[in-house]
Amino acid sequence: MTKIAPSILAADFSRLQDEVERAEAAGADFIHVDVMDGHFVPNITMGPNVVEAIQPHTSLPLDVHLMIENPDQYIPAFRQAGASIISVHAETCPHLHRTISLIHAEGAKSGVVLNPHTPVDMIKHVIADVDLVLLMTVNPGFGGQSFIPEAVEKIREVAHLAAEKNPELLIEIDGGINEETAAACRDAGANVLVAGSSIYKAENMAEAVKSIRG
Ligand SMILES: O=C(CO)[C@H](O)[C@H](O)COP(=O)(O)O
Ligand SMILES: [Co+2]
Repeated sequence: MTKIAPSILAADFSRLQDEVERAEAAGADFIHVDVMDGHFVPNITMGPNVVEAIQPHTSLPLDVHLMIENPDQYIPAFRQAGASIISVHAETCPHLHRTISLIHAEGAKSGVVLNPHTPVDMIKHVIADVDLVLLMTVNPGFGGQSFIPEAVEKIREVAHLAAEKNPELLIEIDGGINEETAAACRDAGANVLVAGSSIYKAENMAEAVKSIRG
């Protein structure tokens, strides 16, 4: 069954405990945490202290999406704060295999993320070593953007590679996911869908989770 990862980027930051509890009660599988540094992406969001603050209020794995330069410097702090899955952008990691090894050495599951224009070839030689591949379907930096349909072809490419090299791979999609775009992603082989606006702004969160899951 497709897993759903609500992004707290779209939550009310003044009530994060409630917002995390609300997502869990609505049937979410992961809590997605968007970390932005104002360098790799043109926005600044949250650090390990926010992960530490929400962790006691949910039993769901915290799926931490690092949109930061030099992620190796911060991976131990995010793990100590309670991250279960730590994903890094391939575009920020000149020594990607070393960074993946560091995530595993810290005891977390590892993910590697690709921007919409970055070819799948870039991760061909690490796909067997990671737990998750995250494909961006918007340019990272902000919630509430429109889905880039060209990225769907990359989901098929990753699913094809995964069948050959890593059948347990989580294939996660992030950006502009709603009921319609979710269906195209699921059909192409995605098995984890991140959704911020369409879940946190929904009138009925449980219904939104259900319809995105399909
Ligand atoms: O990584 C992200 C942005 O860089 C967010 O996870 C993503 O944009 C989710 O928000 P929405 O569902 O509103 O597009
Ligand atoms: Co994200």
